[in-house]
Amino acid sequence: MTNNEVKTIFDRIAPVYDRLNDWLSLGQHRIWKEMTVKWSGAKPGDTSLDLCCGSGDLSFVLARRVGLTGQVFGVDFSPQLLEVAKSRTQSQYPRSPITWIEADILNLPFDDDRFDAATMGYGLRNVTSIPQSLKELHRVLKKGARAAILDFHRPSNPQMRVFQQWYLDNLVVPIASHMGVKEEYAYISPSLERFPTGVEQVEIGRQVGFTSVTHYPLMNGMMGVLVLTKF
Ligand SMILES: C/C(=C\Cc1cc(O)c2ccccc2c1O)CCC[C@H](C)CCC[C@H](C)CCCC(C)C
Ligand SMILES: C[S@@+](CC[C@H](N)C(=O)[O-])C[C@H]1O[C@@H](n2cnc3c(N)ncnc32)[C@H](O)[C@@H]1O
Repeated sequence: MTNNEVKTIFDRIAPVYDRLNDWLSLGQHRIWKEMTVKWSGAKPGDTSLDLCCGSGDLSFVLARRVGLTGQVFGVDFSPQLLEVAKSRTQSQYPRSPITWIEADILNLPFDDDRFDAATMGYGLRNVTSIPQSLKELHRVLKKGARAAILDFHRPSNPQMRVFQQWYLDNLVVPIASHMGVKEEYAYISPSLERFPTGVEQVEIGRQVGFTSVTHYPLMNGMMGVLVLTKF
């Protein structure tokens, strides 16, 4: 997949993205996102970063955490999903401290050592270079700062694996098909097949310079959060 093909997928699904995530995860993705922000260590007054922010779910949770004395930068390369995020900001009160930036996370438009905390939700599996995305993340974090990265994961338990594949093939793709975005949702399964396991993600994190790296399985290993600290 090229960057442009990935961007096209997310631009196309933008109008139905939030609704489908709520339906297909039975609302559970909101809990996984809350946990991710907690694990990022973001606190009041922090300058925080949400990579591959899409329609902004994690950015809004970060904004609540850092409060009005903090700042959130949501970065994504899909103009259509960023439009959804911006439209959601308008309904926030008090005003969210969020700046939306259209950019490629493989080449972040920020100086070194800028952020106190960072998140990424369902972005790592979609980037064209995982090492480059983590290198950029490492570069822009301050020393001592933490990042938490949420994504799908292939469970090691064979029964959970069969259940996950069944769920994707028999619920996710048919419901997405009903909404006119079958091909886009059919892409989740092969992208997950190629995605490094938690153990492999930890190794890549170490290779790019993070000293403390742990992968936490969620939902019996069907999802996972990679937590990385820069020292
Ligand atoms: C918020 C979620 C996924 C975001 C997401 C990520 C992608 O890479 C995509 C690629 C292409 C199209 C869409 C997406 C996309 O939406 C996670 C929740 C949504 C999932 C589709 C639900 C998957 C659920 C688990 C496999 C099983 C959970 C079972 C439980 C009983 C709820
Ligand atoms: C599945 S969505 C996740 C959106 C949001 N974080 C969430 O959890 O709902 C993946 C996002 O990654 C973005 N993305 C993928 N590769 C990117 C890149 N190289 N630079 C910026 N955004 C990218 C896509 O545009 C899309 O919005």
